[in-house]
Amino acid sequence: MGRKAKNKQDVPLPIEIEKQVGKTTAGLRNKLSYITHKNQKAANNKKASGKKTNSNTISFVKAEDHSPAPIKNTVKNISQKTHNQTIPSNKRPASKSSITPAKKIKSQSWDSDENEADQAPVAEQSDIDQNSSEEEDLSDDANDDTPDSDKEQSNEPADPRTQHKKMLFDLDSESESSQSELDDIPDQEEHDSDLGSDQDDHLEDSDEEYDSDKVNDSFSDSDDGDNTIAGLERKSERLTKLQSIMDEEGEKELLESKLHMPALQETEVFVLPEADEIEAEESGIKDMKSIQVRIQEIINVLNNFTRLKQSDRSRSDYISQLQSDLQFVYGYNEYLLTKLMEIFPISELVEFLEANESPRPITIRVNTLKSKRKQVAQALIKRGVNLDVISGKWSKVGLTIYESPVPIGATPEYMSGLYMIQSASSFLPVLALDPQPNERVLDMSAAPGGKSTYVAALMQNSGIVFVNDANKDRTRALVANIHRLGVTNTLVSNYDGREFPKVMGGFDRVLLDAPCSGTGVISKDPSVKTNKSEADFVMLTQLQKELLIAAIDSASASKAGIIVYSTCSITVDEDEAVVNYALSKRPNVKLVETGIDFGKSGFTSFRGKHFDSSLALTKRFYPHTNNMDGFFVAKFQKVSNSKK
Ligand SMILES: C[S@@+](CC[C@H](N)C(=O)[O-])C[C@H]1O[C@@H](n2cnc3c(N)ncnc32)[C@H](O)[C@@H]1O
Repeated sequence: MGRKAKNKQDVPLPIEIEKQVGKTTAGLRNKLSYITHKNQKAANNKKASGKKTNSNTISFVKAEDHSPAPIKNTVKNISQKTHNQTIPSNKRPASKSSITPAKKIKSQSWDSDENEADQAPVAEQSDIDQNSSEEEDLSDDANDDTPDSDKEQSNEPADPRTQHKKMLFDLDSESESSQSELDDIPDQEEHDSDLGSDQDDHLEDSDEEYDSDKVNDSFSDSDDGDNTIAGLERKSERLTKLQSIMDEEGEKELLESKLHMPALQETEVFVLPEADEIEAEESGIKDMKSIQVRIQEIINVLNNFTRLKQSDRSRSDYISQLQSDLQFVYGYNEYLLTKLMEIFPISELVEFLEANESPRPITIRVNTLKSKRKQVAQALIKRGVNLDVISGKWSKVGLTIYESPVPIGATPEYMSGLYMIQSASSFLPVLALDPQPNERVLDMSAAPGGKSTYVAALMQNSGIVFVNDANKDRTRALVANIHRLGVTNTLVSNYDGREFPKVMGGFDRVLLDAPCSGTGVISKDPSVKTNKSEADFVMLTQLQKELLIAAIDSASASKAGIIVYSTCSITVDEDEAVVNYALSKRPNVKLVETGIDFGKSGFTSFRGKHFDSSLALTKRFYPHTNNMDGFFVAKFQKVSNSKK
């Protein structure tokens, strides 16, 4: 697993944070079990003397009444969360926490208010009725869904990177399971009851972890003498009081430990494992948690390379170990992980991988052909749905669904076409396309129709939208959605998009939401991690290039036609490289601004390849920065008919 040597290290690793938290609370936990143990002993003594006792019952019911989160439970949950970080997606529940490089954890974790916006309050009925700013968000804005950068300070959606710190330290949220944890204690005590005085000694020693005169006051040995029901009740009350004191102290200490992480601490420096150690590891059972710790250690070394590297090791030694560990922890094949490592700096890569382990928020698009956002929101809230307007204010028709007691794809509102379940990032190509009423628009690969029906809505069912898809089966879903949403300005076709220019042309706007590898939607389809080979990428990128050329050729030059190319993939091969290819093959188009004022600019160079500088106008969206599916959007305008 890598040996350790003593050294100075200035960056606390998450594992050390866990240790600190654990240390802070260990004494409290021991104290609690010591008290329970004593209480149990008293009850047993009573039992042995033939008198009825209900000390445990009284004591635990009281604890529930006062509802403090038991420290034992808190500790357990912190370590579970940390452990969850180490379990691959297929073996664990969706995790919101992240393996974040030590530096990031340090800078993000101590500022407790930082991500309040991310924990957006869920809209209640009263919010919509009474809150004026909410009123504005849910106002009659149906057809005005273009981003308005002048009005907004920032349209940037919530950054999920700020969310994990709350997960690491939000102890309050753990209180739910407090009673079940309390219920466990008597059993444990029974098992422990054969422990003799050594155990007591150990527990007494552990008191040194915290100073509690109050504890001694409450639990002097003389307490054991009064084992009448009234006496036990009094004791139980004191236990409850004690527990809340410990909670308070624990929380205070936790807070202090968060705020006063030492800048420099004596820790052990990481040493890369030797080849024989790796061999032994490969042939045995790998320990997920140790490998996750090693990932963090390597990232830490890479971030402080000159100071922390071993003299006989190169950067590539660390990187290749890191790659192998990331593949193991997150379950990607080598080919895809290599591709991703080329896109992101190491720390950001881990954020991206971690974001793929949890789902993005469910979002719906209100169908403005039939309703308004405010009405749909109110109807769903009446059904008990917790929702809010899409964060970032860049959409006026989107709602985020936090919780729903009913399947969101089976409500009467859904059935009657008032909304479409649609990922937030899939709104973006349509916003970039910016279709206008009475235009002639082509959606070249349209099924199942999320974007086509949005296009139709923005055109208010006027003009005509040719909705095409090469896959006949998928056009059935497309047709069903068109009917459900009350779209009446579409014509469905079933061509290979590459043939479309031979069928017809002269479109005002063409949308090519291309078939792709899906590397932006891994949280929805984790099979992408392993089922894409180099051959798939070669085949896909060829198809994408041909489709984009056909899309460009289908647009009208005389009307300065617009072409939007989008994918739900973040690989440069499928995005910038395809766009750059089209620019080189079709000088009659130029890239223009997408009109979306968040997301990252596309690459203008990548691994030694230089793209046209206008690629900076394209946009990339990532799950870890935008809390939406990964997406790429490029917007072209046709400037002449000449293909040369
Ligand atoms: C990313 S999906 C489109 C999603 C759709 N735009 C939406 O928003 O619901 C890509 C689509 O491309 C279609 N497709 C694949 N090859 C095609 C081709 N040669 N011509 C046209 N469509 C194709 C697939 O059947 C698939 O439905």
